Formats: sequence, C-alpha cells, structure tokens
Amino acid sequence: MATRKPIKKRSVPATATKKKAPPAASAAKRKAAPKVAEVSPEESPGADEAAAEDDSAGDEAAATAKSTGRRATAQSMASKQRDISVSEFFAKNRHLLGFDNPRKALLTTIKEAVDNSLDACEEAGILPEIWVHIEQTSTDRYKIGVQDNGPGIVKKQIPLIFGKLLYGSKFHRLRQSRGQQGIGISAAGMYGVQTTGKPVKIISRISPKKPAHYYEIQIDTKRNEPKILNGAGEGVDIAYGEKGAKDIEKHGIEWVDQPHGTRVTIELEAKYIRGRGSVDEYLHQTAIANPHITLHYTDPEGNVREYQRAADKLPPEPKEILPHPYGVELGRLAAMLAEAEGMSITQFLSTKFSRVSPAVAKKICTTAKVSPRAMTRKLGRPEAEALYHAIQATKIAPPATDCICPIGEELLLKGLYQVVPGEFYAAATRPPSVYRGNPFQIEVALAYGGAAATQNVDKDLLEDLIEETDARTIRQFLVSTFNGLGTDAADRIMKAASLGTRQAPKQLKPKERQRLLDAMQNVNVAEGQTMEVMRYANRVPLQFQQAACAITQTITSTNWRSYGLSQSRGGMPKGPVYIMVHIASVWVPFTSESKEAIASYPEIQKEIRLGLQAVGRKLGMYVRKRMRVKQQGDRRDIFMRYLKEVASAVSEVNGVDRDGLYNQLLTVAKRVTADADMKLDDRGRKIKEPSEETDFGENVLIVDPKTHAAAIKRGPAAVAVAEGE
Ligand SMILES: Nc1ncnc2c1ncn2[C@@H]1O[C@H](COP(=O)(O)OP(=O)(O)OP(=O)(O)O)[C@@H](O)[C@H]1O
Repeated sequence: MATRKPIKKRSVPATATKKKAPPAASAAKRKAAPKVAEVSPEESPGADEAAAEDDSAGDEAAATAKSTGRRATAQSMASKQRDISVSEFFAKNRHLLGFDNPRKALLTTIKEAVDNSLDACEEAGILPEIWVHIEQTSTDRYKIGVQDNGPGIVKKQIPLIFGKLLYGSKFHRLRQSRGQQGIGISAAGMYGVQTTGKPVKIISRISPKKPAHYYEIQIDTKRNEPKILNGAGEGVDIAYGEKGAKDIEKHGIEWVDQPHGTRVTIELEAKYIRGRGSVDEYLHQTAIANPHITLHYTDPEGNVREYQRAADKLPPEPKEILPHPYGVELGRLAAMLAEAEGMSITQFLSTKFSRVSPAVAKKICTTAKVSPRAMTRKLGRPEAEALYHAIQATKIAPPATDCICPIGEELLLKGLYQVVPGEFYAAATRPPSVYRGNPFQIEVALAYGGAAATQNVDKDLLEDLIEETDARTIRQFLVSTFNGLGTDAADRIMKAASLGTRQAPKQLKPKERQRLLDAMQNVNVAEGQTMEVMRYANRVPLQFQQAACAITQTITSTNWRSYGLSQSRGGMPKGPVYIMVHIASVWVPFTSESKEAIASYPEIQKEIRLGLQAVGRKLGMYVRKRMRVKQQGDRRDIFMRYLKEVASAVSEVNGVDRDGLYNQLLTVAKRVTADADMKLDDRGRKIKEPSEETDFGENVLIVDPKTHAAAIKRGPAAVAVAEGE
C-alpha cells in the first residue's frame, strides 16, 4: 500500500496542479465523482494531495476532453487514482473469502473460528475441546458461537485479531497450520457487521488466576482498523462467579467456564442447510481427520452432537523451518539481502535459509564470484542475480521434513473405517516432497464396497428404524440412515417401491412398508455409483471448488480401469469407492483466499498420483480376487445343477454305482472351482492355502461389511448428517 503514494504523485503532472480551472467545470467534476470527494486524508496517505489536485486536474481534464473529443485524460484519470484499503477490497470481493452466499457464509464463519481454535490449542500443546453453537435469531440471521479451551489471547491483541484484516501470527513463518493468511476470522466478523450491524463479541481468558476480557468490536473498513465499542474503547473485564455469569448473559453470549480459552460470537446473515458443503459435513469430516479433538455441536434446531476424541495424544508438534534456498525467487532474495543489516554474505546465507552450512554458503559465493565476506547491503542487483543463479547451480540438501505432520496410515484407516462402510480399506502416506522450496506430504486412503446396508435389513429392523427416525421424507430417511447411500440410490429404491418423494416414513401404510423393504433388498445401489472424494489440507476438509482442485484433477486423470473400476475418459471412476486425500504442508498453495482448492503444481500432482496408485494397486488386487471368487462360484453352481443327472445317466449306461460316481464328480467340481471358497483374512491374505497367498502389504483392512457398525446410523441425530433436501 505504502508504495502507491509516490506512484500517484508522479502520475500527476506538474501542470495539473498549477492551472486554475473555471468554477463551472469544477462543480461538474464534483458532481460526477462524489466518491473522490468523500475520501478522508487518514484513509489514504496520498488522498490530501489528490484532493488538492482534484479540482484543477478535473477541470483541465474536462477542458482537454472537450478540445480533443476524448472521454478521459491522463490527468482526469490521475485524480481518481488512490489507495484501496484491504478491508474495503475484501468487503467488495467477499466471494474471494468464501462469503458468496448466505449458506457458505455460515460455513466459512464457523470454519475460520474452529480452525483457529484447533491451531491455537495444538500450538499451546492442549488437547482441543471445542464448543460450536448455531442459533437462529430471525428468518435469515444466525448467531454463531465458537469456544475453545486454548491458551486464550492477551488483551491488547484481541481487537487487532478480530478487527483488522491481514493480521496474524502464521503468515510469516513456515510451519504447518490450518490458518496461514491472517484474514479468516476478521473477515467473518466484517461480514457479520456488514449484514446485521451487530459487533463481533469476544471473551478470552489466559489464566484461571486472571479475569476474562470481553470486547465488542467492529472493523472500520476504510482504515482496516478495529473499533472497540464497549468499556469506553477499552473492553471490560468479566468478574468471577455469579456476577460474571450475569454479565455474560446480559451481553447475549455464552461461556462454558474454562481456566483458559476464547469464545467468539458473530451474528450474520446466513442460511442453514444440511447435506453437501454444510457445517454438519465440515464438522463431521474434521472429526475424522482430527481424532484427538472433542467437539460439542448444537445445531439451530437444538440437536446436540458430541464427537469424543478417539486419540488421547496430540499430533507431534510441527517444527518451524527457514525457507529453502531453491524456493526463493530473485525478487525475494534481493529484498532479503536489503533487509539483512550488518551481515556478511556467508552469515546471511547460513542463518536465513535452511540447509545452508557455512561451507555450502562459501561454495555459492565462489560460483557467484562474490566475496564471502562482502556485506549484504553493499551488494547490487547484478550480485543478487549472480547469487540467485549460483544457488540453483549448487547442490543443497532437500528441506527438513519434521515441519510437517501427516495423519499417518494407521489413523487414516481407523478414521475412514469408523465413518465409511466398506469391505476393503487401504492407506498410503507418501514420503515428504518439495514444491517451490516448501515441504509437503501427500496421504491417500480408500474404502471400497460392502454390500449395501439396505440389503441386510429385515422387516423388524425396518420398523425400528422408521420408529426412531425424525426424517420428514423417505429419501431423507434412507440417506440419513444408511451410510454411503446417495440420493441417486435412494431415488431408485423409492421408484422401485412406487413411493412418492414427499411421503413421510412414519405415515407409510403396511403395504407401502413391505414395498419399501422389497425394494431395499433388491435394488443394486452400487450400480452407477461414482467415487466419493474427501479432500483435506492440513487436516481441514475442503468442500467447494472440487473441479478446480489438483486432487480432483489428478483422480480423474489417473487410469482406474487398471484397478478394476470402470471409468469414462477423464471422468470420475465408477464404483462403491470413497477416497480421502490429504496434503500436509508448511504452506498450502490454495487457488484463492477462500482456501477451497489446491493449485496444480506439477510436484504436488505427481505425489498425489503416486499415492493414488499405491492404494489403487491394492484395490485392483482385491477386486480381481473378488471377481475370481464370484466367477468360480457361478461355475460351481452350474456343475452342481447337472452332476446328479450326469451320475444317473452314466450309471444307466455302464452300471457303475450312481452315488459313488456322484461323490467323485462332486470332489472334482469342488477342486476345479476351489477359488470360490477363498476366504481372506483382515490383511487381505487368503486363508487356508498359504502357497497361493497374495500380499497386499501394510495398511490394508478387510472386513465383513455385514457387521460394519458404520453401515446403519440410528436415531434422530442421524438425520442431521444426511443429504439435504
Ligand atoms: N481462538 C484463538 N486462540 C488464540 N489465538 C487466536 C485464536 N483465533 C485467532 N488467533 C490468532 O489470531 C490470528 C489471526 O487469525 P485469522 O483467522 O484472522 O488468520 P489466520 O488463522 O492466521 O490465517 P487464515 O486467514 O488463513 O485463517 C491467528 O494467526 C492467531 O495468532
């Protein structure tokens, strides 16, 4: 921003400020551009000069335009050129931050607050416990409250964190975290203020020995600065005990009493809809990828869902690293050299970059023909360029990788198994790799098949499930009760049962219930099913812009036919498959500030492909094996159908003992179709015949889908995670 001032000054020619304009033209200019006249000097450092020049430049512009017949002149354009506040920019372009519609606004707000809470807890070494409460305050308004048991925020930082865009602790460091830009929560607060006029309310406590602080904040978009509305601009302390509790209630907020932590409350224009891209889906997927968190979620209808932690250990702490020299571009290198005061080149290279020892630094200097003892600030542009090329030409060890923490194959398998029904699971964590000097790591997990849970339901169970559900329609009942059953499959079941889409499950007559049961047992729901993809970046689920994401693009460009799935060219593979892809990195390259899709860096795509291939190969082995079992089973059925007749006919012709011959033929038939009896253990190995063993390798799980606990979700809460209407 600061760099704009001299540019603007230079762009206004001296003549423009000297000429006196006729009064009539000046008035016309003011009328035509009221916005320019509104700018305050504080808002734009160059605005005062611009305002002074405004009249004369505008007048001259009008005169020149008249004489030349042009619409605008350089001078008239110069009078309109000024600084843009970052908040004003994002207020106008809120879609860039994920606030393009009321439904997404609700999700983005919760996501920013929850991600911050998780980051803060993990950084402080605290097992996270998070409370999320969504409350509807009018037809199109919701109040969201997100609290954590994190370290809290010191008093003076609270206004800056929640009332200033581009302010944060994560942007300038290279360390794996969910947030990285310093925009998220303040943008959510700004959206709330803009759509409802209500301030952001924050309570934070940093120690049980100190009172909590309470602030009501509004962002001043013109200046990108916080405006504190309570306590005469200072915020207030919340007293202990009864009095504090009453104060909290008076302010229309909540606080689950904790020795330390932060709660943010934002009221905003929003829409709550379940299903794909919903808050429910985000929280559910967050729980899968973060087994160490406990989450209490109260939705707008008052349903409370608890996700208890499955792991009592925090993920290892990611280390902060220095930039790797290979990833630093020329401009950045020149800026770093200029900033480094009182340092020799060798000192500079070995302290500001990772993997550069003094010996490597010397080598770089020799290649660049620069003295290793030269002081950084004495270097000109040609030396900086020579150093840049020398860095690229010098062999430097790849960046350290303890700065990234993958989820790990075992937890990936566990997480996927808990929520996705299937019979075959495989996971692969790739070794760390690097793009533009930034370390990253790719993980892929896959769940396949399992007879549809709908086919294992009998009459009594169906009655119980209908009794328990609070779904309003049959479609909602099917989708919410049977995990992995999409709306397409639900529609096919309803069609086969000749039931209407709006019928309520509890109102079905006995005959209709029977038709529903028959259809559930007979419709092949796996047919036409498309692979479901769950994308994650630093353990945060990505729910939008699927097509623009490097993960989706790599999945569709991988050949899944060789792994036993059908796939049209460049399309999503077909089959009952769930795939989860996670990128962990010190800097995730998102395609936009709303952090919804990963940019297609070739290094990242290559790693994703290798991860997909690793689980794909195991899937291929399993699918082929399963097909062989089925083929041999069909073959044996045919033999069995005719063996008795063959034995009788032969006995009639040559008089051999019919039963003896039948038993002999039976033994032969069983032997030649032995694969039909093949049973696999939970690692995918064939049981009984060790000689023909197939090795699926590590991190594969094979289960009996009929006994899968995740297949059927019971009770009213199940509807809450269902596909939306
Ligand atoms: N609940 C919290 N507890 C402690 N510190 C927090 C909390 N929420 C936010 N912060 C601090 O406020 C900073 C700004 O948060 P903000 O959401 O605006 O950006 P970010 O998380 O750094 O990046 P991004 O824009 O990518 O989300 C964070 O970097 C963190 O230091």
